[in-house]
Amino acid sequence: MIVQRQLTNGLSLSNVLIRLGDVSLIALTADVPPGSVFTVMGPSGSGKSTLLSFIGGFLDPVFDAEGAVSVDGVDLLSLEPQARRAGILFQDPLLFPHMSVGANVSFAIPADVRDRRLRRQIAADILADMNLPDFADRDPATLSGGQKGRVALARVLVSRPRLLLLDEPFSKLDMELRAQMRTLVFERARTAGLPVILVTHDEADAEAAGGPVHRIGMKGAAHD
Ligand SMILES: Nc1ncnc2c1ncn2[C@@H]1O[C@H](COP(=O)(O)OP(=O)(O)OP(=O)(O)O)[C@@H](O)[C@H]1O
Repeated sequence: MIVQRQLTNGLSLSNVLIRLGDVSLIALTADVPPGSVFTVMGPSGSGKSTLLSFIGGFLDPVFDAEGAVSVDGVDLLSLEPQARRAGILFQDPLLFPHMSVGANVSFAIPADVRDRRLRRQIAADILADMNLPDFADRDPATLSGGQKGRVALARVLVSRPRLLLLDEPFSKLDMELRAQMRTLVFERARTAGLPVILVTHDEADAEAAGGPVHRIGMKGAAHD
């Protein structure tokens, strides 16, 4: 088994309020069951990435934030960012340029998997699952945009995340690749039982996600 199914009750966001000065950017209560996608839509600057930073544990102190965030009863906000185990995909795949594709993936495998051969095997298996067999020794710079995106997904999946946070990871891909990548990400999240928060300004992303959509406005007036 490449990626262990996570036994969670999903993600719970309770009375999350994020403000920047007098402006309320996010006001949100939501339950995201395992394997399902909760989409947050809004224009540029409306606070989408800020919400993900808050959940992931790297919110800039310029923001005021309150509320509760838990996965399977674990209070994420009380944990250090690393311990929250939020798998994040950004617009840019952010692969380490000085490492091979295989090393980029195996780097993310938790340290309790000590056997080096097993680590290499896990990386090779997930790359094959991403339709990138025999890519382990490649230099990331030689990959196409879609291939880099799949390496980034492989890296997130082997890290044993509790949840996935997607910050417009499809937006740089052309339409066909975009649809393929969306399907792949949502399908793997479902298989692994991971709750997903997707932020986007693209209606097609929200439609493909299939779950509830929370819309936030330009002026920061959050509403359902
Ligand atoms: N460190 C910061 N200091 C001050 N303001 C900030 C800081 N980071 C973000 N902001 C502001 O907070 C608001 C929300 O930013 P955020 O990046 O969450 O928007 P977004 O909806 O993700 O936008 P985009 O779609 O362009 O990525 C914006 O008005 C932005 O200018």
